[in-house]
Amino acid sequence: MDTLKRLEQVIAERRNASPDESYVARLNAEGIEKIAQKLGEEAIEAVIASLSGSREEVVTESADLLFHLMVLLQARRIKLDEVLAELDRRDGVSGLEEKASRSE
Ligand SMILES: N=c1c2ncn([C@@H]3O[C@H](COP(=O)(O)OP(=O)(O)OP(=O)(O)O)[C@@H](O)[C@H]3O)c2ncn1[C@@H]1O[C@H](COP(=O)(O)O)[C@@H](O)[C@H]1O
Repeated sequence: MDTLKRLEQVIAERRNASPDESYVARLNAEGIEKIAQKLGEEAIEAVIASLSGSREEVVTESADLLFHLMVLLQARRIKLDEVLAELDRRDGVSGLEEKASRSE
């Protein structure tokens, strides 16, 4: 988790850099629609890799996906801690039970 925390910090530092020098700054300059589009593309690439790619491809596409999710969260001013807290809140609640409670 230290890695994601470090990445959150780096993304925060880079978002106002020059778009000519920083991919994070370029994405932010292009706006939330572009960031969301990239996240969607990376998700599809991760899915394709999981179905037909090598183990290494699944790892690299997963890293791209996590990175772009972190850029999106930052653009929406959502802290990683907030997402982690939501996961912690779900700890011990079976996904199947939660789904069943929604359909009651
Ligand atoms: N972890 C990453 C990271 N992972 C992936 N990428 C970039 O994400 C992009 C992924 O785009 P694609 O694979 O779709 O390839 P593409 O064809 O270049 O993209 P498009 O032209 O279609 O937009 C590539 O340019 C990758 O280099 C990343 N860019 C930056 N980081 C981190 O962010 C930090 C700051 O980066 P800069 O803002 O560029 O300084 C870096 O030090 C890293 O720690």
